[in-house]
Amino acid sequence: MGRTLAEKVWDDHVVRRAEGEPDLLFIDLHLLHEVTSPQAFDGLRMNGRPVRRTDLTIATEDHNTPTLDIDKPIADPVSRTQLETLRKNCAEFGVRLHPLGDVEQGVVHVVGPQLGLTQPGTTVVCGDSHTSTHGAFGALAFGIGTSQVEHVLATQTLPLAPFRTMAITVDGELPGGVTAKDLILAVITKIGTGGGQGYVIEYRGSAIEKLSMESRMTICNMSIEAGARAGMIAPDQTTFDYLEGRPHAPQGEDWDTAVAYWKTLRTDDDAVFDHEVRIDAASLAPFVTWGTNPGQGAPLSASVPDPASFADPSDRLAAEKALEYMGLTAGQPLREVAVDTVFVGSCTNGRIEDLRAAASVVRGRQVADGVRMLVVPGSVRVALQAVEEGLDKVFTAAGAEWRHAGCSMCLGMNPDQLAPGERSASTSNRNFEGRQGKGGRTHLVSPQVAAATAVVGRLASPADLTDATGAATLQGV
Ligand SMILES: CC(C)[C@H](C(=O)O)[C@@H](O)C(=O)O
Ligand code: SF4
Repeated sequence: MGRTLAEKVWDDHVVRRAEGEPDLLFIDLHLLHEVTSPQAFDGLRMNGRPVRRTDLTIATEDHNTPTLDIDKPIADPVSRTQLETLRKNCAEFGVRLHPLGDVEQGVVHVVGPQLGLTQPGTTVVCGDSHTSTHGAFGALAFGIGTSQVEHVLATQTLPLAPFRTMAITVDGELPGGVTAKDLILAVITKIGTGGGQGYVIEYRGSAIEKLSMESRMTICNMSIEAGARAGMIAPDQTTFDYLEGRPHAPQGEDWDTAVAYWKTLRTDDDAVFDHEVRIDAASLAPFVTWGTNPGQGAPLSASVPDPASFADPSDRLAAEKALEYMGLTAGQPLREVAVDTVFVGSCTNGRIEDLRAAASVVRGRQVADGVRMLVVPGSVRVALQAVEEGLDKVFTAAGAEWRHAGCSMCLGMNPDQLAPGERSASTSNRNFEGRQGKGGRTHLVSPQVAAATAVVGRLASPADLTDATGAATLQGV
């Protein structure tokens, strides 16, 4: 019987298989950041073990880093300790680190791909749930816990429980103004935050094939929000074009050999998935979340749902609680929800394509009075590219704040936070209670919707904006 893409990558990495035991897999790339690595290094130290493959291990600073005044000492003692600990550990164990201030610094899931470290057919792990991002290249990429981080540091292998396979096939054309973020939010609303549990999801179909690498990363990034172990997209010419010439991509003859192998990384025609979901791209629209998990979403044109409309009692209860926390009432049109803050950034939507999209919406316009808009590139390289294109100027001219790269307001581990009761439209991936600061209320949106929301002051899409003549713009629905 044929094999799926995920099964092929898995099989190519098994270093030990024994009856009744999980397979032991070789890990090609281990990414580290300051939050989940300290105890793992402590474990190595206690056992007198080195890092087995420093050449396959790389660290960056992202979660605790400030996005302003990065040349000043870090004020928050917890963040300072986290960063100092990572620096000390990397120096002691010989691990390559891109610290704050380095040109390769940034959110770990932005840095790996842009360096060409993330490649098709590889196994990638990181002590971070959004490692699923790297699956966009046809890599099998998992988030792991700190004890597993220690295991990989020590052995470059990992015992892994078997997974089930799911295909999410998206065919057809995405309507104008509908992005990868809208697509994945719609998928999660459809299958639920537990819908992917135990599965490696492969996204396929004509609508997926047309997406850029940045958009594919947005989709795979949020697989974890559907509970999946990983998300993958088969590598194709778009993937190869993105990778060619990047610092760690194979070169010369090695490139040709690699591409020949990568081309075999497609699910066989006769392979069978354990579960299949089909979506018509043409049926999708700009999507926003109204609740406190990424599965509580709806089209922007809809209203806040009535909890009584949920058939499942636990969904009903979750909706009731979410509306209370979010300060929303059933039946309220989503377009009438006013925000205080707009955040464009994160490993979901902090790449150059995302910044271009947001800039194209705010160009020549002004952020609404009383709204704060933060634009935070996912990495220093993204920032440099954006500056080269003049995007930073577009944002600042519109009244937005242009910040230094990092996780920033994606989560409250650094100074960029919402105040209690404040509401944001955010291009990040989690809208959990307190995620962006204690009492903060988060609506997950695409970069285009974020930018239009900043201009209008209420949840909006570019189509809600008018140009100087009062005509609706052509930027999409
Ligand atoms: C801090 C880290 C462990 C966490 C994760 O695993 O994803 C963070 O990146 C997040 O997005 O919530
Ligand atoms: S940007 Fe957000 S989701 Fe991504 S690694 Fe940082 S905190 Fe996690």
